[in-house]
This record gives sequence, C-alpha cells and structure tokens, in this order.
Amino acid sequence: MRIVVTGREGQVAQSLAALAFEHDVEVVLCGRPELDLADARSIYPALAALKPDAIVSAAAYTAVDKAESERELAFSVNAVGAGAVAAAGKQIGVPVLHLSTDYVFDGSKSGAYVETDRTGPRSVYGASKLEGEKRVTAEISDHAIFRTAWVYSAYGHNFLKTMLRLGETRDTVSVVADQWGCPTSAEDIAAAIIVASKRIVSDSDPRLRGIFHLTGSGEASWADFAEHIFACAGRFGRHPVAVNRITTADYPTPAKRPANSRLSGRKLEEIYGITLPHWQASTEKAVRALLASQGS
Ligand SMILES: NC(=O)C1=CN([C@@H]2O[C@H](COP(=O)(O)OP(=O)(O)OC[C@H]3O[C@@H](n4cnc5c(N)ncnc54)[C@H](OP(=O)(O)O)[C@@H]3O)[C@@H](O)[C@H]2O)C=CC1
Ligand SMILES: Cc1cn([C@H]2C[C@H](O)[C@@H](COP(=O)(O)OP(=O)(O)O[C@H]3O[C@@H](C)C(=O)[C@@H](O)[C@H]3O)O2)c(=O)[nH]c1=O
Ligand SMILES: [Mg+2]
Repeated sequence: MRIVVTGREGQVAQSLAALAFEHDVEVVLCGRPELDLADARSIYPALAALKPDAIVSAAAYTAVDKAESERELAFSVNAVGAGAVAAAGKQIGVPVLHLSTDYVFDGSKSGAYVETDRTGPRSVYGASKLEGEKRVTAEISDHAIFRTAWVYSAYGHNFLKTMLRLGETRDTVSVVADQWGCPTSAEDIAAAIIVASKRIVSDSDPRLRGIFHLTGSGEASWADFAEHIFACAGRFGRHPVAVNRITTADYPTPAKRPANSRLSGRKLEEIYGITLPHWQASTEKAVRALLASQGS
C-alpha cells in the first residue's frame, strides 16, 4: 500500500517516512516545488502522478503567531490548499486523512473536548485550520480528520526542541502554567495514521469517516511539559533547568491560545481501537532520540 503524504520536512511527514518499513507500507512524501498548497493548481497533478492508495494531508502553515499578520497565506495553505488536496483525493478515488488542531476550540470548556463540541478558534491559524476541516468535509466523503495537539519530535520545530535549546544557556525558563492540553508525539501520530489508513482503504464503514481526536494520553500545562522535558534531559546528562511557572498575561504573544484544549480520545478508541501512549513516556523517547543524535 502506498501512502502519499503532503509536506517533506514536517514532523508528521518525517515520522511517517521513518515508520514505513516496520509497518510494511510505502510512504512517499510530496511537497514544494511540485506540490505547493498556496498554488491550488499544482495539487492534483503532483498527487495523481504518485498513484496513491491513500493521501495523508499533513502539510500546513503552522507558525501560530506569524499567521496573525499573514492571514491570507495561512488561509490559502490551510483552507484552500487543504480543500484542493481533498478534491484531488476524490478525483483520484482514494481516501484522504487530514490533520487538524486543538486550536479550533476557544478553550472555555472545563473538561476534555469531544468531536461534536462547538468550535471557536481564537487565532488566525485556528480559524484557517477550521475552514480547512470544512472544505475537506465538503469535497470528499471518504475522509478522516484527525485533530491533534502540541506535537513534538526530533524533527522540525517544536516546543520540546525550543526548551532543550533554551536550557543549553539558562538555569531557569519561564513557561505558562495556565494553558492546558495534550502533548503528542509525531511518531505516535504517524503509527496511528498508518493503522487508520490501512483500515480506511479496506473498510467502507461510514463510522471510520469523519472527525476524530488523536492526542497523547494524559494532560499537561506547557509548564508541566517543560518540567518533564528538563527532567528527561537531566537523566541524559544535561544540567538542571528550573521552570518558572508564569501566566498567559506574563507572556504576551500575537496569537491568543485556548486556556484548555484537552481533547478526549474516546471516539478514536471506540471506533478504531487506537489509544496513544502517555505523553510522558513518549516525551522521554523523543528527548533520548534528540540528545543521542546530538551526542550529549
Ligand atoms: N505542530 C503542532 O504542534 C501541531 C500540528 N497540527 C497539524 O498537524 C499537521 C502536521 O504538523 P507538523 O508535522 O507539526 O507540521 P510542521 O510545521 O512540522 O511542517 C509543516 C509542513 O507543511 C509543509 N508546508 C508548509 N507550507 C506549504 C506549502 N505552501 N506547500 C506545501 N507544503 C507546505 C512544510 O513544508 P517543507 O517540508 O517544505 O518545510 C512542512 O512539511 C499540520 O496539519 C498541523 O496543522 C495539529 C496540532 C499541533
Ligand atoms: C517558547 C516559550 C513559549 N511559552 C508559551 C507560549 C505559548 O502559550 C505556549 C506554547 O508556545 P509555542 O509557540 O511553542 O507553541 P504553539 O506554536 O502555540 O504550538 C501550537 O502549534 C500549532 C501548530 C498547533 O496546532 C497547536 O496544537 C500547538 O502545538 O508556551 C512560554 O511560556 N515560554 C517560552 O519560553
Ligand atoms: Mg510556535
């Protein structure tokens, strides 16, 4: 089975490529210049040429703060581009597995969000991803949308790598303790997406289609996440770094983020039988992989 993935250097794209062999699938990454999400006309020819059995729509404009001043580009990539990927899947005749985000929610709920909860993005990035979800749903019925969150890995840019970089030169890092969510390993997402792709390709059950929440088990504030990252790094010989727990008001950013974007994984568990590992265990794996590759 050949899974064609949008994006080349992205965390999820790279993790899918890394897991292909052990899951006995072929993963082909497809990105710029042939496939440019900001150029909708490039999308169908680039994907069709690769003869996919399933398409994983993982590429996106993910710079949350920058998106506030690049609204047009964010929507062109995350909304129009995502819709064009879905339309291409429909034309080729294969399912589309699309990635979305916890930032579609406003964060005012007290418990974990379920798939049917009302959305209300607080940022341009979140709004552009929500519009992407709507377009994917409108373009192709043979789709699954996976909302994930707080993604980290040894690849690309992410909070875990930012913390390890800051920790190299500091003894204390200030991190917000009043935003809650579910840190999620890109590798765990990739494994789940491969399993889901196999299911969706071979089973026309409508219950496998629609929106699903796909996040690491457990929950954390960004400060909790940072503390755990530094604890893991300490076990691999890094000097201790303290986390100064601050509030959102102490850390102004261009984009507003939800105070609570914990996602419930119950639907995914019930329908696909998939549960991701606890974020703490996967964070330790990612820290180990990163520090081993840096030789520290
Ligand atoms: N990162 C996170 O914390 C979260 C991510 N998500 C969603 O999960 C998905 C995967 O995220 P992640 O792997 O972290 O993403 P990354 O930010 O690591 O990578 C983004 C990818 O999108 C590609 N891309 C950006 N613009 C374009 C464009 N115009 N044309 C083609 N490709 C483009 C990049 O291309 P190139 O390879 O050329 O750099 C890169 O491969 C995204 O849909 C994202 O919205 C959801 C929740 C959390
Ligand atoms: C770097 C840093 C961030 N923060 C805060 C800012 C923010 O509220 C929170 C996270 O900051 P970041 O900018 O790293 O993360 P952010 O870009 O908001 O991450 C998001 O990316 C997109 C793509 C998603 O889809 C989301 O699920 C989420 O992962 O931590 C600190 O408090 N101290 C710090 O030193
Ligand atoms: Mg960021």
